[in-house]
Amino acid sequence: MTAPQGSNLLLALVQMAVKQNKPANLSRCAELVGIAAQSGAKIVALPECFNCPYGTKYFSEYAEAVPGETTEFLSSLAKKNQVWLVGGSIPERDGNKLYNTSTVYSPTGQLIAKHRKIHLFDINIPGSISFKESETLSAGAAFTTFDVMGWKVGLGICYDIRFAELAQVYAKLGCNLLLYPGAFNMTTGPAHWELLQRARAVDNQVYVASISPARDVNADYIAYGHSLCVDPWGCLVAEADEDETIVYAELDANEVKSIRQNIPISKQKRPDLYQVQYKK
Ligand SMILES: O=C(O)CCC(=O)C(=O)O
Repeated sequence: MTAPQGSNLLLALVQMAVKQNKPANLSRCAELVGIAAQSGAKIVALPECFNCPYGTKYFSEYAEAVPGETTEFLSSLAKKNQVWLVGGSIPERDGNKLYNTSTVYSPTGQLIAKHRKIHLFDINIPGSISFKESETLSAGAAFTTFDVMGWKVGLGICYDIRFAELAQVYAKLGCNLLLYPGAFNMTTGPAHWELLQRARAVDNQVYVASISPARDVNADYIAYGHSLCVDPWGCLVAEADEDETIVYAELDANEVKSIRQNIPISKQKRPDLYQVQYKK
């Protein structure tokens, strides 16, 4: 897809096709990030598990330390292309624990944020899908925000989006953009993927974007695709279909400001009756 010009902040969502081959994933990633940067994107975001097929049986085999091979690769890719790079996620090994971890780089290649998925994806929908990340992964325990060209970004990974409180904490911390690398599936994707993003966007008056791998119908876990970006009014600004592609979203800081002014819900909350608290 061609990038729109004249953006306030141009965000690229790289919906790459992830294979069972780490070197091939890294080299495809380098090509796609190069295309996004050439198209004018200032911030480029990759999918959940971009170097590894999504599935508990793959996490240990593909896991790496941070810093490690993949994160060094991401750092040099950010620098080479002069972009802010949100490195989707990778399985991270730390001692005898594994995490689902996202790292973020500045255009100088500096690591500026690291998020370990806080809410592990353990679900069982009889006859449809059962998944238990906690069989192999441990949960993170920290919020993750970073600054990009006047924007404050809150980071979550996939299932993290189902927890309204996390987005509310990020809004309280001053975020105006939330990013969720994610890989919903063919059951929960059509039902909830867009709905959750629009809900988080309208409730918190922020931009929300999610980045999925492309759909591979032969994979053990079939990702829904449909990477998308929603504005604070709840409208779709960009949406991919299921194939490998890059979609672009122009983020307008004035849009956030005016919606917050026009419907000032953050000032109209009733802390005398309820409050979202964060503990760390
Ligand atoms: O919440 C969902 O339906 C999907 C979550 C997921 O796939 C994940 O957390 O990786």
